[in-house]
Amino acid sequence: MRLETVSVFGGGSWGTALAQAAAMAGRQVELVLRDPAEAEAMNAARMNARYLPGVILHEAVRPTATSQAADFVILAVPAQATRTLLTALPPDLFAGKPVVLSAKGLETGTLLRQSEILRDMAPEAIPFVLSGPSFAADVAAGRPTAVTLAGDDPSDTSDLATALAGPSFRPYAADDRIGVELAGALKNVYALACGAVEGAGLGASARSALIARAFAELARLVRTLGGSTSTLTGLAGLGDLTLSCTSAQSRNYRFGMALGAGRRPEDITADVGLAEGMWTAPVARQLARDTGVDAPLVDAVVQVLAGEADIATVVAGLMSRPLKRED
Ligand SMILES: NC(=O)C1=CN([C@@H]2O[C@H](COP(=O)(O)OP(=O)(O)OC[C@H]3O[C@@H](n4cnc5c(N)ncnc54)[C@H](O)[C@@H]3O)[C@@H](O)[C@H]2O)C=CC1
Ligand SMILES: O=C(CO)COP(=O)(O)O
Repeated sequence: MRLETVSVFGGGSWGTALAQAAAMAGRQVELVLRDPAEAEAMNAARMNARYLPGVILHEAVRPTATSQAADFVILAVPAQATRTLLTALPPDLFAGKPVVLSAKGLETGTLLRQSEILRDMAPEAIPFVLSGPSFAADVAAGRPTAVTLAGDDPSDTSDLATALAGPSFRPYAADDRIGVELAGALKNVYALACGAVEGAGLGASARSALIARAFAELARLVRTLGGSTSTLTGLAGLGDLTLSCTSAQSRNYRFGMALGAGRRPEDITADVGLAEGMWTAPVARQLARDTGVDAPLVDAVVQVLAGEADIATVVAGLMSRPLKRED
């Protein structure tokens, strides 16, 4: 498999960070933005001033609005925008090529994972999913980061991991695409919940209890929806759950903090930016209901986001559930 050149779609924080990582790994990178003026400005400034201020673009990163064919592709737009992006691109850009899906979210309406959207829109692409504890600012600044890269063919996945690995970016190859995608999407919902616990001043003990019960709920969902629970002890599971559920660097966590402090969701987005958990929570609730999985934490987040209950009410509800064995 030739893996010298890569097109990264999405000129936000994660697309830019992954473009930097690929360049540091020795790849020639085009960073594809939808707006030609923004691509030109980024090229001139050699910086993504809006999403990653202060990070000088690597010389191997070329911002552009017109994509050339590359050896492989990385998609890094928000989860709800992946289908729109793929609709606008010619399918031959992807045919027979590795496509790395890096958004962490489930699609509203269809309930689909990112690689299922790709299968719908570009069935001849070869899907890989990348997830794990990795803030864009850390990756772009070259701070040590490790992620999971899952694909169906072990040898191709190892080759792709090698093509993306640099001195500070370490992808571990894996094969459980379903588990990796679900863990990445759902941790955003649990990060909202943990942020809300902090915002409401409920204490560090409550937050740790929540992380542990979130992990158990995640395991039930992953097991039922076809993933492997062993994935959850890895970077995409435990790694990302603990990062996003404890750090105010996470937008989902910050969104939750504001919710916990009593602000309304519609007022928070302007300050925090993208919080994928907001979109994924209702999808996860539907998936849990459809498959008969008990998911009280996902339910609680949906209720708070929808304004159906305040934090105090959902916490009282969770605390008064019948006592049970811890499994
Ligand atoms: N920022 C981070 O630290 C990380 C983000 N991610 C994931 O990456 C995905 C993208 O997030 P960010 O880059 O952080 O968001 P962002 O808000 O920083 O940037 C989103 C970018 O997508 C572009 N975009 C939106 N709709 C588009 C469309 N239809 N066509 C082309 N471009 C479009 C926007 O113009 C913007 O440049 C999310 O699913 C997020 O969970 C994953 C790991 C780390
Ligand atoms: O996925 C991330 C870290 O692994 C980024 O988290 P946020 O989207 O909550 O900022």
